[in-house]
Order: sequence, then C-alpha cells, then structure tokens
Amino acid sequence: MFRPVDAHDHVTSPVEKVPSGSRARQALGTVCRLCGRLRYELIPAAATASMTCLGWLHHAVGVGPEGWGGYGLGLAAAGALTYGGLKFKNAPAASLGVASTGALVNTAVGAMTGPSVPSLIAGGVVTIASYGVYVPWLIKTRHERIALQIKAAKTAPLPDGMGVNVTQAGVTGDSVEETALRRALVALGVPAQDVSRIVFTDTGWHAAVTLPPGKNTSAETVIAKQTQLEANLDLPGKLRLAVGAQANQLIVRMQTNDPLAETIAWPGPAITSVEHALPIGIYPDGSQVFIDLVAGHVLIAGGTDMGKSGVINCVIGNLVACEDAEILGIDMKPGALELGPWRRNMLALADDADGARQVLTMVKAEMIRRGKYLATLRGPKGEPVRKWTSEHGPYWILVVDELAELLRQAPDVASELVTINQVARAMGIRVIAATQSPSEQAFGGKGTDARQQYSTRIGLPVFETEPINMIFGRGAYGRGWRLDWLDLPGKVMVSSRRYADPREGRCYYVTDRDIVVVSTEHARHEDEEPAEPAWPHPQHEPDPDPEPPTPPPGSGGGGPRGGRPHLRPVPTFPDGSRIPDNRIALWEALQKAGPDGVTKPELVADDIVGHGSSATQPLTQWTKKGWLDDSGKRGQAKVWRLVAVAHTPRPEVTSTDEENSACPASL
Ligand SMILES: Nc1ncnc2c1ncn2[C@@H]1O[C@H](COP(=O)(O)OP(=O)(O)OP(=O)(O)O)[C@@H](O)[C@H]1O
Repeated sequence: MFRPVDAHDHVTSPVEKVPSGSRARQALGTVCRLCGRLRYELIPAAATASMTCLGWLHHAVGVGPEGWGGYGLGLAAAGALTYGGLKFKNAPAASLGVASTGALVNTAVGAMTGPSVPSLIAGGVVTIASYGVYVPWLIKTRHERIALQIKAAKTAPLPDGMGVNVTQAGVTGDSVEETALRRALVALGVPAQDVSRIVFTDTGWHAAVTLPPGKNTSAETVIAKQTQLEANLDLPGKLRLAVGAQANQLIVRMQTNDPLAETIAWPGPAITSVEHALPIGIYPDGSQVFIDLVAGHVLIAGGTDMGKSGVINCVIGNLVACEDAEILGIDMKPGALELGPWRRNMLALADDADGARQVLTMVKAEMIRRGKYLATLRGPKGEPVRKWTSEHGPYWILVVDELAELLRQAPDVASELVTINQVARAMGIRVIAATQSPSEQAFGGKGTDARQQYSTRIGLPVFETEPINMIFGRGAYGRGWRLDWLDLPGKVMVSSRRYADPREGRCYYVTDRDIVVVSTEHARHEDEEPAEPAWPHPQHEPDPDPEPPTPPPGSGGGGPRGGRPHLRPVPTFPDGSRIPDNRIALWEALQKAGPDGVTKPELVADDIVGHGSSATQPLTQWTKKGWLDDSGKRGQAKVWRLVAVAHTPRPEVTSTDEENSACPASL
C-alpha cells in the first residue's frame, strides 16, 4: 500500500499565517515608512509643531517675567538678523532671521494662550510661510543633485563604483532595501530615475527601476555588471536582474528565502475522480498547486531535465486511482522510457510515430463515437446534451510526452492533433502535452495555434526567455511569468482559470519506487489478458464509426468496453507519412496490381477513380518521389507500377512480449 507523506514535512519554512493583531503594526509600519521617505518634505511642519508644543508646555508650567524677557530678547535678535540679512543682501542670514522670528512668535503665542485657536492659527500661518520659502529651495537642490548624478553617469568621469557621494541625503527610499538599491546604482554610475514601490513577497522582494537616458545606462549594461551591483547592495539574498518592458527598465528581484528549496515528496494519489482538482505540488505558503482536467487540455513546457516527466508522473499517478479516467500515452522516447512504467494502467501506449498514428486514430474514432452517442441523449426537459461528464463514461486522457518530437517525426498527425484539441473536449477527451520547445511548429504550424486550446499551462524552468511568451501567451514575460527565474527542477508556474497571476511553486517529486507501487496497486491491464472494464460504457449506443478499434480476439470488446484494444496499423506511404483517406483506395489498387501495374482506364473501370483527371496528379507526384514507375504502356494507356518498398508500421503497439531483433524482450 502506498503511504502518503505529509507534504509540509518537506517544506523548509512555509510562511506563517499573519495574526490578525499584526494588522495595526503593519499599518504603523507603513506610516513610519512614509514619514521616513518624506522626511525632508516634513521638516518645516515638524519644526513648527514642535515649537507650538513647546509653547503649550511653557504655558502649562507658567511663564514668569524672565520667560517673557527671554522671548522679547529672542525676537529682538531674530529681527536684527533679518534686518541685517536684508540690508547686506545676505540671503541665508535673512532666511534664518525670518524663520527664527516666525518660530519665536509661534512659541510665544502658544506660551501665552496654551492649546487654543489663536495658537493653532499662529502655528498654521508660520507653517505655511515656512513652506513658501522651503519648497522652492528643496526642489532646486534636488534638481541640481539629480542633474549632477545624470551628468556623472553620462560622461562617466569617475571610475565605476566611485565618485558620487553615495551617502548624500536624497539618495534614499522608503525602505532599507530601496535606499540600498538606489545607492548601489549611484555607486555603479547609473543612478535610478525612478524606483517603483518595492514589493515584498514570501520569498523576498522585487522592484522595477527606471534608468536614466545615457551612453551606458541601459538595463542590459547594468545586468552585465551584476556582480558589482551585488557587492554594492550588500544585502542578504540571491539577486536576479532582468530587462523590463522597456530597454531602460531594470527588474530587480532579491530572493531572501526559498521555502521550496528542498525536494517535496509526492504524497501519493489524492483524487478518485478526474472531475476533482488534481494536486501537483505546493506553493511557498504550503497551499497546494492544483490543475483542473475537466476545464481543458494541459500543456507542460520547460527546459531539458527541468521536471516535465516529473509533472506527468504526478498527474498519471493521480489518474490511475480515478475510476472515471482511461489513460492513453504517446512517448516519443524509444521504448517509452518515461510512460512505459505506467503501461499496465494505460489503454494504449505508443513509443514511435506509427504507434502514435494508431493511438490518434483510436482517439479520433472514440471522439466520433462519443459525439454520435451524445447526440442521442436528452436532458430531463428534453434538451440536447452537449457535454460529456463521468456519468456518460470514463474521460480519456491522452498524454503526449515530447509533442515537438512527435510532430517532427510524424508531421502528418499535426492536423489530427489539432482536431482532437479543438473538438474532443466536449466528448470527455483531454490532451496533456509536454514539450521542451513550445514553438509554432509544436502547436501545429502557422495559422493553427493549437496552443490556445490548452487552458492550463504548466511552465517549468527555462534557460532562455524566448519560450515564455510561447507558453503563456503574448506579453506574459513582461507580466511576471518569469520561468527563467525558476532555479530548481520541478519549480513551476501554472496559468489557468484558477491561477491568473504568476506565482512560483514546486511540484511533488515522484520517485521510480512510487511509480512501481502505485502502478501495481492500480494496474488495470495485463499485456496479454485484458482486465475488467474500468467503467461501463453507455448502453444502447448508436452504431459506432465505420472503423472502430478492433477488440482483441476472444476478449469480448476493446478498451472501456472490455480491456485494452489492439490498435490497427494506419496506412502509410513508403516514407512513413500517412496516406490521406481519399488516396487510400488508389494506393491499395496499386499495391494489388503488383508488378503488372495498373492503367487509368482500369482504375476507372474498377470504380477507384472517376473519369476526370483526379488520379493523374497524385500518380505523377508519387512517380516523382520514386515510388511508382510510369515507363510502361498497355495499349495506349500509361501503366503505373509500384516500385518502392512498402513502409511497415508496427501492427500493434501494446504488445511487450514479442521478440524484436533490435531490442529483444528476453533481454
Ligand atoms: N519536482 C521535482 N523535485 C525535485 N527534483 C526534481 C523534480 N522534478 C525533476 N527533478 C529532478 O530533475 C531531473 C530531471 O527530471 P525530469 O526527467 O522529469 O525532466 P524532463 O524535463 O522530463 O527531462 P527531459 O528534458 O529529458 O524530458 C530528475 O531526475 C530529478 O533529479
């Protein structure tokens, strides 16, 4: 019996739930941060308020004659300073005189009247007056400072990391991290024009920095100096840099802790119906990452060795325990290395192009059969039934490992796959496709973008940024779907109806031993003896499609109707590509004619082709490919003779016991 493991054991430090009392502390922290950021702007208000309070305090303790004398003297001195400053055109002295006069008047009114309306009016008037002088001065000073920094960055008169006084006031942010970032960039010679509010997450923080225009101030240039920036920052964590939406926008991300750093053991099958949400991993807060197979097809994409098969194993490991799911597999690794261990849980498994064609033919036939069956059904009020549920029969889940390789080896199946993707969903058939290279070709070529059909997309780490938009859609990279930031195999971002925003999670790790235990426990098929049906198929079904999958002899039925079906070879040309349905009769006539060949009048007489010239075009094309010889004549008519060696697809994909000269089963 498979023993579930507590997923939380394997998370190093899931973020603890925030207690409700800490909200007030958070709000206080926000206010303090805001005050810290605006401290230069707040100076006059803070000074005036302090003087007012001082006056009130003086009033409370009682003001004696000497106190009033002191106020008088102070006012006289401040007045003299103002007068002198104005007379000798000394702006600082005059400003200081005016400010001191205002402050003393404000304090004296407070001392005279205590907390009162006149005192508040005096405080307000002095505050407004002081801002009238202070604000222009502050703006001027800041402009000069920024201009100096930009000039330094543009002309680079100073060596990197030196020159501008990084401790100067003004190069500050509303948090330690922002201040450090701004100063580190100044020290690098690229002062930030703007730093977006730093966002703190459960794994660290990130911000978008707008860099100034200049010679060496692009985000790319800063990324090239990452090591220096890291040293300048001198903050704990793993620094990651990326180019933002514009070339001058730098995305800075610091990962301070990683609750997903350790491998998370798979807790075993967690669902009993494919209609349940299927857990594939966990997020840093310990919540599970789910996919919903009922919602649509699933795309799994990521770099080499980054855990695609791991995700597939996790999904299959759950599906084998679902009574209402039949699994079919196409694994383009020879010998079905990845999906092979689940063979006994699968209705069909292909490991090459021929086998894949057979499986797809089988799925398409089932899709047609199901469509016809649904058409016969009526709801309680006589309404038509348009959607498959597990009440109608098991869902078919087609798992394709290495989609791009399948379409490379068998390009002719692309349209079949597109049809299945587009139509089969309503018939309870789902596709789970994994690929390393999510290119246009991998989704059926130009104009067919089958990618749209995958409503759930699971992204694993990638080494370059190009595939990200291919996986998640245009603009995804800019919106934060940063698969290039995932630093360990099995880390994922899932986009689906359930998850609209990018979030890093980690997939469960399914070991080979887990696979053996679970696949044995839930085995449905033996290689030779078909098992009991996993789900009774609808009774009184209409006549199935003209060429249903052939059941194994003596089994009483194939697939859900009675064990695993034997698959029929799909007719192919000598190069292995599929023969289109409307050319099969013509090709078979050529095969039947053998070395004698066949003429067009004979084909017409046998009703293979019509009187028109519809046969000439394919015959000429096949001759050009070297498959036919058209040099002979019978009477006036040209003789077409098949000369190419026939392509021999494997007759059956499910057998594992047959001896094979290349790889004998006895080995
Ligand atoms: N969820 C996970 N947690 C921890 N390690 C993992 C996880 N998934 C995969 N790995 C590690 O990564 C390795 C490669 O995984 P896997 O074979 O699934 O990658 P793949 O993308 O399918 O490879 P390929 O590109 O060959 O198809 C595994 O052997 C394992 O060591």
